[in-house]
Amino acid sequence: MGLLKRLRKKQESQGPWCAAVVPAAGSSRRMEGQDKILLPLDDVPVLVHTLQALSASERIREIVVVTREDLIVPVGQLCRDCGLDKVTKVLVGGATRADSVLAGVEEVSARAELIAVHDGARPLVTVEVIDEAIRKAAECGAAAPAVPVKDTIKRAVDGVVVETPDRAQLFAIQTPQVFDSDLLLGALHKAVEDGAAITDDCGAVERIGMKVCLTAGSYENIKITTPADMLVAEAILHSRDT
Ligand SMILES: Nc1ccn([C@@H]2O[C@H](COP(=O)(O)OP(=O)(O)OP(=O)(O)O)[C@@H](O)[C@H]2O)c(=O)n1
Ligand SMILES: C[C@](O)(CO)[C@H](O)COP(=O)(O)O
Repeated sequence: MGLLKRLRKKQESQGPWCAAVVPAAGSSRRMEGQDKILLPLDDVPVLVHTLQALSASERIREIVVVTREDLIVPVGQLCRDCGLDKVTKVLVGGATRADSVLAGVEEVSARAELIAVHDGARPLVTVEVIDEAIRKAAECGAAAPAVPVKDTIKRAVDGVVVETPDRAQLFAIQTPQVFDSDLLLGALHKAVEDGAAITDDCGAVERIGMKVCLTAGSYENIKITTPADMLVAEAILHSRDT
């Protein structure tokens, strides 16, 4: 079999063309003055761990990073220095997470069948979690990893509990959140135009009536949000080394 045929067969075996969009343009307000995206985790910046994990998935053909204006140059240099060849663009983000994600989706939507949106602040995701979400999204159009919540969750108003939802029906949703490319582009445009207060990308497609399928997440796929998360992340990394 000729080289071209082998390459095409390999590409077909990897399934639909999936691009990753990595929102990394936040302000790290909950990090007590540290910028979490470039914080060293075992001497490697958080964002580099994230991009290495995404690059390890054969299903992800391309990665677009969306970051703050002041980080465009250093992030681009980091990608080159670390050999992150799947990163094709580093774009400027927006005021909200949805704005930032939309900037990345607009960049790749014309050439990607599926788009995996993964937080730059989730450096410990594994290829297994990534590939299962992509596989499921190829099947149902929208999928995201989740884990059952461990604590009992209360809904409260003005400091008074008003509801205790059934814990069996509660899941902490993670990323990568993976979608049909056209679906996500349209849903995000509408959410941003409507000024919808969505905190994840599933929220954008849910609000237009799309069902989102859950896949297996991992309690190790944490989001770096507060300083304590860095301690947990270091411990998880060291446990993997051993
Ligand atoms: N306008 C924004 C806000 C957030 N993000 C990204 O979305 C991911 C999840 O957001 P979060 O953890 O809330 O990051 P921050 O917004 O930086 O955190 P904080 O809310 O504490 O400021 C992060 O990788 C963050 O960089 C983004 O790209 N653009
Ligand atoms: C997308 C997300 O990671 C799913 O849990 C989460 O909603 C991001 O929230 P943030 O406030 O933007 O960190």
